[in-house]
Amino acid sequence: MREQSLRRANWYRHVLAVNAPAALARWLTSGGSLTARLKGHSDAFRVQVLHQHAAPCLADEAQVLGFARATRCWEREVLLRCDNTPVVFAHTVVPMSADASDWPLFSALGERSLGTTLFGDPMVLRGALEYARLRASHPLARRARAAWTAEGRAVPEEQLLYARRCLYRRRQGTLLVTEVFLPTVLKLVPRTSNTR
Ligand SMILES: C=C(O[C@@H]1C=C(C(=O)O)C=C[C@H]1O)C(=O)O
Repeated sequence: MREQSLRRANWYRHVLAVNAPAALARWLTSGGSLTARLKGHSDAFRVQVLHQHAAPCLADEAQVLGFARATRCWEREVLLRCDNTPVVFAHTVVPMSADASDWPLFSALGERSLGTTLFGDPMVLRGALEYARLRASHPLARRARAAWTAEGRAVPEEQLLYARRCLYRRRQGTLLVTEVFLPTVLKLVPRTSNTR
């Protein structure tokens, strides 16, 4: 039972529950598309696709997706980069039961941002944001660290990582996006020229 709990996070509807530093809480609670906000804080924004493949959803995603246990889904993981610095590790899962008409652009996204297909589509319903502080043992903390370390950046285990997640619906489909904010996001400065 203890092993299982180490792989889960406590997810809260109120950002105050995760006690994040104020500057990070502002990123966690930012409305609208994260892509658009990051573009407003960089001269060059990029979505680096780490992988997009079939994989079991995480233990603490199953219930949100309506499953009794971890179930195979389409999984997409990316690093969002501002001026080539990774600032967000994003993990998205879509149940295999979804058909192409639910998320018509998801499978062929490539390095286009998922956000550009979600925001602006009147058929997409966005759920409430939830927030968590991830233990080092949480699978998404491990993966975010691994992607970040691959950059040659040493990431101390005690570095707390904060995340948010949001459930999107379109037609009969659901899509769960989780964004893990790397500490580098705190170094971003708004660009007055291209702030959207
Ligand atoms: C949901 C958004 O899309 C972003 C882009 C993602 C991707 O391309 O996989 C995943 C999560 C988001 O950070 C957004 O921009 O708000």
